[in-house]
Amino acid sequence: MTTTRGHTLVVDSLVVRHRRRHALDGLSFEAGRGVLAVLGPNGAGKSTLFRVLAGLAKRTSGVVLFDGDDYRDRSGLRAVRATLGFQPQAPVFNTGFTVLEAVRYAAWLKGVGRRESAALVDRALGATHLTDLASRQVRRLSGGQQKRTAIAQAIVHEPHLVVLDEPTASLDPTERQAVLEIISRLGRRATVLVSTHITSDLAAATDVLVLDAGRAQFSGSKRDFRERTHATHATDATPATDLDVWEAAYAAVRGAT
Ligand SMILES: Nc1ncnc2c1ncn2[C@@H]1O[C@H](COP(=O)(O)OP(=O)(O)OP(=O)(O)O)[C@@H](O)[C@H]1O
Repeated sequence: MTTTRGHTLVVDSLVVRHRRRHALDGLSFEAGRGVLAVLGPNGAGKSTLFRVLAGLAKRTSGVVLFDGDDYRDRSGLRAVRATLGFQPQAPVFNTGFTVLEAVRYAAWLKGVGRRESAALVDRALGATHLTDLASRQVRRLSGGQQKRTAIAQAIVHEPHLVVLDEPTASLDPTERQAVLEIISRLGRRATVLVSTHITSDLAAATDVLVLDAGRAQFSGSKRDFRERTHATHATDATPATDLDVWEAAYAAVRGAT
């Protein structure tokens, strides 16, 4: 679906088993430059997928490639790690740090040299609208500002693969909108995966993956996802908002299996 857009992620027949339980059960999809919204209920396997992509969780079987680098090879994994940005579901901060120190520290962890660090940190703070808060301690920030700090940490080394686990969870509508705009802009230069329970987050997406019980119920462009509503809306005379359409598509996709 997206292989022509560069920075290609290929996931093929991915299985992650915890004892007898399958967190991922033969998952296959592709993603390229843009924003892939990974939608699914609690326990669908979103965090497990993201932890595999971040190199933090073990695959039981299956293939993961990013720009041809294979996660099964030590050198492949090393290459992906260098160009990967990950925001975990519950980011861990040294809350005594200022925002500037937190982002600078993330750059250092990613091996960014002292010479480039200042410019990259400035750019990450700008991209996440944190420049004015740079000297504020992380512990004094709102939830939304902390989420943006975590995103700034994830993108400071300008990764080509960006994995954001529920970046909009528990944000108020204004902060949610701000984070969606940041994500949308990131998708112009990187392959960005964003997990969510909320269909309104599709505003920032170019592509959609619907997960349930560790399998893909839908994988394709947002336009193709919208097409899934046609049957549902044949009897619906009132024009639907984007959100209505996405909700209907999600219901149609989930009812289809
Ligand atoms: N370390 C683990 N040990 C045992 N089972 C696990 C482990 N991690 C995940 N699971 C199970 O795998 C399944 C997928 O979990 P996962 O956290 O990936 O789902 P999720 O879609 O991210 O859910 P949520 O939206 O609640 O974060 C669940 O049934 C979960 O209980």
